[in-house]
Amino acid sequence: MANFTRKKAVVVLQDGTTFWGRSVGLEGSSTGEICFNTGMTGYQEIFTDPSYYGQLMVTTNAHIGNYGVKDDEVESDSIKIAGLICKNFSFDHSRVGANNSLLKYFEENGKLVISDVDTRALVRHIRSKGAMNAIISTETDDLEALKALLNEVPSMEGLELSSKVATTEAYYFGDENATYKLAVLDLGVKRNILRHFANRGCYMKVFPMDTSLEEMKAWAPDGLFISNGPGDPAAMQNTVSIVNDMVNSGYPVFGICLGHQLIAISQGLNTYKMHQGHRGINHPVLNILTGKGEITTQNHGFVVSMDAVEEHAEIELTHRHLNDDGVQGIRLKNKPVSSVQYHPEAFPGPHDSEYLFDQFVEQLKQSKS
Ligand SMILES: NC(=O)CC[C@H](N)C(=O)O
Repeated sequence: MANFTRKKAVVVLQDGTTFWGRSVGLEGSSTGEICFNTGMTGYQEIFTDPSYYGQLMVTTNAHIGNYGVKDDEVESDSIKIAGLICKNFSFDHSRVGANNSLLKYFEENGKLVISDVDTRALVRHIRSKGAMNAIISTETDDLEALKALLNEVPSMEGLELSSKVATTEAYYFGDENATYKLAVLDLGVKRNILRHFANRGCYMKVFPMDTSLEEMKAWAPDGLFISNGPGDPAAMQNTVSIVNDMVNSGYPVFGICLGHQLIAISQGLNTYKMHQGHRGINHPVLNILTGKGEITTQNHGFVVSMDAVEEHAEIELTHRHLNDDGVQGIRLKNKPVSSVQYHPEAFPGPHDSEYLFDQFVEQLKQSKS
């Protein structure tokens, strides 16, 4: 479909900067924190990742939609981003196995897309100015009205968002005759994390985020997992107290991303909002314990502060980011507890870090025997 048949659309940033594009699909306006993902592939997995709830996503890949969507390549049951901003949106797709077009997928999910935006300039702008809120609109070019709406949007800092995406009822995942039982505290879990554990002999019960350790123990698990999720970990004091109980339970505990941040906070460490988050599939991380590098998938806007980690008597730094030296993994010195900031489950992304699932399942094996 040629551009001239599509309506004008606009991105207005909190600092007043505007970028123009074209409407794709549904009409409307949407707000959120603007962020960008540099991955060259895996758009469906990114759009359905619950950790992106409340964020407007700018994709830097040149083409979005060209391979359609496929039912089983989801990280949750729906699109979780607040809206998509891209350069070239493909109205046609070509792929054996695709069940749907990306256009229809966004329409069915009631989410906005705008294309033909100068995403290189937009990304350079938000990269240098830092994370901020934005509004996208395909229905009005009244910038003052859009700015007024934008002013009502709360900052990501201080927002608890897991309750918007986490399950409210416990459910099971995997084969009930599997070797290990793993209790998952759901803060917005990506499905590929559950798939990785299921492939390694784990049967999981995924618990709502307000579940106490006692309730998890009543299911007689062999270990505990704390999931990824959206929002600011510092705004989750109730969850921190559950996580603290989990850390002190004696069970093997593993946490990914938000789960990692909450384990850190439960041990008295701090998190802070990054100038610009890490979102992509080529982030280099050093495993300090082995000296090996790994290329990782990342999606985080908050990070654990390094100073306190280095001074902490009980915590050992296990992974660090090779671009900005940030904390990427920790373990407790005297407890079977470890966590990483990045996404070893990938989807999308490289498989370098899958060994972390093997290591945790080995811990489950040891604690069971
Ligand atoms: N993927 C995640 O779990 C993200 C954690 C947290 N919401 C952050 O942005 O840092």
